[in-house]
Amino acid sequence: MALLLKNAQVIDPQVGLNETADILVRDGKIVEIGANLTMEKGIERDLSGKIVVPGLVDMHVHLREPGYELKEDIASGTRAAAHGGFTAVCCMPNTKPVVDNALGVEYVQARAAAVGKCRVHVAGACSQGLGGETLSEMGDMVAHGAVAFTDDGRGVQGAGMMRRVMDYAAQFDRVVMSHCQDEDLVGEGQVNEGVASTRLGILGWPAEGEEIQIARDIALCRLTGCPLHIQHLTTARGLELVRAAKAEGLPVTCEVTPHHLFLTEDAIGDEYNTFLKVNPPLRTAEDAAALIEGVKDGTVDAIATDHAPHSDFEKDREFELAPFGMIGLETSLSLVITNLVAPGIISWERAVELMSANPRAILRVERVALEPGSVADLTVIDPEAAWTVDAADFLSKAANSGFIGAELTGRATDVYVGGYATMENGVVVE
Ligand SMILES: NC(=O)N[C@@H](CC(=O)O)C(=O)O
Ligand SMILES: [Zn+2]
Ligand SMILES: [Zn+2]
Repeated sequence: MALLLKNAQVIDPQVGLNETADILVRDGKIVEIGANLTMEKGIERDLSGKIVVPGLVDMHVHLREPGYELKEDIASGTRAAAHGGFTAVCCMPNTKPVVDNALGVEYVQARAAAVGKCRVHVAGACSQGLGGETLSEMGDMVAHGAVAFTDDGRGVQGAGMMRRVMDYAAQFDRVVMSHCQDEDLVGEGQVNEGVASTRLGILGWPAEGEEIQIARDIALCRLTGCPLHIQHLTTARGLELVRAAKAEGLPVTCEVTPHHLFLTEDAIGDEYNTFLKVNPPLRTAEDAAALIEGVKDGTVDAIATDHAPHSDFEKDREFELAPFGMIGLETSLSLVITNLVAPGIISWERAVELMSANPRAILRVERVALEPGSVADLTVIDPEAAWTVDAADFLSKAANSGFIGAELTGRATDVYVGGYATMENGVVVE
């Protein structure tokens, strides 16, 4: 099958491309990019006014299947991903049961192949049951396709345990992705310790509870040589630690979420909106400003959503009792365009690095670029589309977004995975 995408602005910093051109796709691969391309027969689309980039990847997503299908499942979560412009996600192992062996990896892959609307890369747990005590079956999971390891939802508490995890993962050239949280220090903390915890009268979750593990894991990266990726980094000092590690030449990368970039602890007004209860918590305006600097200067490698769906009845309770987490797949790209690209804080090229090229490199999955021979995973963006975030439009089963009512500009309109449309004109293809 042939597909000809005409007259789009094609942007890909991996190949130094930013121009108006046509893209010819055949049998799932890009065969040619250039001016005035033609084909004998196939599907032709005029994309004048649109931007085409290598398919977006969200490297931190909770699809909740198996076990928590009430919150989300692989069908609904990958539809939300396609709706948000993503061609691939990496899903976290904190399911029920935890994905800590080959069977779990195979299950998620099989469901994704059967009902998924995007590629699903599976992250396996570091420890059995996320217990932090016994190594998971990491080697077996690698043999069955796990791309990375994390105990996301919890920090690995013991430094010796984390060292063994990293020693082991290094043998397979897999990255260890770290949710940094010292449980003894953080305790029952609910919101950032400081103004928010004082004003709301809620237990604080101090920045140091995150920074201690960032510092520890960087030290263990130095010790083991294992690639380390800091998940959902939220503090200015944490970012400084990553900046220093990179300057030293250590294989350390990090991601930030749209909610930690564009919301602060002040957003939790007097309504105790539980949609804003996330782990790690929303931090200060100074932290958010530092993260944006990191996005600009390259210290931040990826923007990932930590899409963490929860049902309304779970979030509709006292702040202390509500679960941590916010969805993000369907607002991430638009938030980045509206808050970073449109005001000129970052270029489109930088956005492509953060949301497409770098996540693939960190996860060690096949490169996708706007060049002949590359698999045709493509995201088409209307940079002018204006819309208001409305929970009724979400394809996720959950509505726990901190951005409901936000007025955004720029949105994915079409998505192709291996040359096949998963979204066309804003509608996810069934
Ligand atoms: N981020 C969250 O607030 N929640 C995540 C767990 C996690 O990413 O640590 C979840 O699984 O709900
Ligand atoms: Zn986490
Ligand atoms: Zn997470």
